[in-house]
This record gives sequence, C-alpha cells and structure tokens, in this order.
Amino acid sequence: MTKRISLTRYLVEQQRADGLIPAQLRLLLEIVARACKSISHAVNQGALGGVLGSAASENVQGEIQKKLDIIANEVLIEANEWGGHLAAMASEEMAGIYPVPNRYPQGEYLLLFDPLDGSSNIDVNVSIGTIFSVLRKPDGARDVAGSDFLQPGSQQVAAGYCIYGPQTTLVLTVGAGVALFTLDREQGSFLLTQENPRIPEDTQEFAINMSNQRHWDAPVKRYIDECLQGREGPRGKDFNMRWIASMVADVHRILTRGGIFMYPWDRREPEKPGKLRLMYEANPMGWIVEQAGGAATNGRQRILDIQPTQLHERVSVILGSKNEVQRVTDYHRGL
Ligand SMILES: O=P(O)(O)OC[C@H]1O[C@](O)(COP(=O)(O)O)[C@@H](O)[C@@H]1O
Ligand SMILES: [Mg+2]
Ligand SMILES: [Mg+2]
Repeated sequence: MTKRISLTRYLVEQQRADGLIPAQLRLLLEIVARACKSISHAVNQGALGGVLGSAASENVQGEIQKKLDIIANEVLIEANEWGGHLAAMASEEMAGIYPVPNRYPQGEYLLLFDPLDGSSNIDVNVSIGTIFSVLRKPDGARDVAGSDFLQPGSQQVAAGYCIYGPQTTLVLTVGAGVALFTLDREQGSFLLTQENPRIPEDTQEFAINMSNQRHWDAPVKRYIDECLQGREGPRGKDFNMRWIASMVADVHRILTRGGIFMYPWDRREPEKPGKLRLMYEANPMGWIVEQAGGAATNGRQRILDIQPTQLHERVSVILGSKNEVQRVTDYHRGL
C-alpha cells in the first residue's frame, strides 16, 4: 500500500526545505484546512444537517445569502481567530474587516476568503468550494486597518481552495508550485495526492456563461465566435464548452486538463468591472493557475499586478491555458 504524505508532514518538510513556510504560516494553513474539513462535513450532511436553502439576509454585494454561506463564514472565523497567527480576516460575506479580538494573541498574517463559492449550486448537489488567500500585514507594530488588505495579488504568501465534490480536495500554493491533497474521511486528514500539476498551454475547451453573450464586449464576442466556428473557422479546430457555475469547479477542471475560464465585464452592470471579486476569488485562483503554468488577466493586465482600491473590488477574469488567455488579452488590446 502506498504510504501517503499528510498535509502536516508536507508543510513541515516544505518549512525545512526552503523556508517558504514559516511556523506561523504553517499553523494558519493547517487551521484553514481543518475549517475546510468541517465545511466539507456540513456540505455532505446536506438536508440531513438542515444546511440547504437561503437565509433571510443579504451580503454586502446585495446577494441573498445561502445558509451555507453563513455557516462556512462562521466556521472559518471561529477556527482562525484564537490561534495567534492572524491580525485580521476579510470575507466576501462581511462588509468590513474582522480584526482578531483583543482577548486573543495577534499574529502577522491577514486571511481573506470566499467561504462558499458556487452558492447557486449548493441546493442542487453540484461541486462547490472555499477559496482563500493569505497576505502579510505590512506594518507589524500598529493596529490592523482595512488598507492593510489592499495589496496586489503578487504579494500573496499562500493561496488555495478546497473543492467539495465527489472528493474533497485541497489545492495549495505557497509560491513553489501547486500541491493537491485529498480528504481521507476515515483518517480525517488531507493526504498528498498530486504535486505540480501543469496546465497545458493550448486547449479546445472554454468556460463562459453563454447566456450573457448579448451583453459582452467585442473582444470576448470575437474570441467565442471564433471558437464556435470550429474546424471550419479561423482556429481550425473544434471547441468543447463547460460551465459549472462554481469557479472552484471550473478552475479545478482547468488545473486537471486545461481550458480557459472567463467571467468578463459585460453591459448588464457596466459600472462594475466584472462579477467576480479580486481579493477573494481572482487573486488566489490567478496565482494557483500561474503556479501551474497557466495565465490570468483581466483582459488588459495580469490579475496579480492589479492594485486594489477597495476590499470588495470586482474584476473581469480570463484564466487558464496560457496561449488562449494570451489570445483573448491580445484581442482586448486591439492586436
Ligand atoms: O451564475 P453565473 O452568472 O453563471 O455565475 C457563476 C459564478 O458566480 C460564482 O458562483 C460567484 O461566487 P459566489 O457563489 O461565491 O458568489 C462563481 O463561482 C461562478 O463562476
Ligand atoms: Mg465565489
Ligand atoms: Mg461565495
């Protein structure tokens, strides 16, 4: 029988090998993984645990919250607030930042999360997930402020997601490639099942919500139209389409077999740069995709280079197989 490496052992060995994971960061990542395990359990319980359906509340984005959005948010806060590794947290589901209460020791890291990604898929038993990003608090001495979070994605020290699907898989980067851990429910631990997946540079599979087609900008229309023309069109090959409507699941497929994912700006709400959130979705996913050899842009610039101006900033997202992302980005630049 293969002897599997646990998440704990993996992190300890990484800490020894290249010092990329200081002890505090290792503790933080283990606690996030533990929280994901609890969320996975709640997801698995479904109707038996009374976690399906909507809550009677809206989040700061004006979206109706699902019960599981709130449960996952609480699990992540309760797991992380007492450990002494964090200064504060920020979440898609909370209006402002959540500084670690004074009764607990303060740490040097900032944790950001989308506690439950793919909310519209909760009740229909389709894969959903948790996405997280870790930054360092810029100035160790003074009290934490909201502006401390406004760092470009290139400053992340760790990022990951946990997908709750047929298997529960934790995907992690600390800037030295990507590692995948599968939850062994019998042992109750995450075990290393893949290291350094590589996203093929070319693909014949795209993911976009086609129902928004009439609202798209010209470069996106052009790209998808060329894909749809298949072998007879300018691309000279047929394309397949997938849209799960859970970013975690669409990104996980791309990590596994390549593809391009797009949630571009469109004319439905022209004042917003996009639907997805820079700090909780695009930055962590963009970094993971880059670490696996792919690319992530907003159509004009690298996602990780964007200087955020607000916590809940939205962004247009184009990520996945490098050559396709380059093509869509070139179309936006008029090339
Ligand atoms: O319903 P749409 O417009 O296809 O949007 C789907 C997208 O919205 C999201 O569900 C947004 O995330 P939340 O569920 O965290 O709000 C993405 O995961 C997904 O890619
Ligand atoms: Mg989301
Ligand atoms: Mg969410």
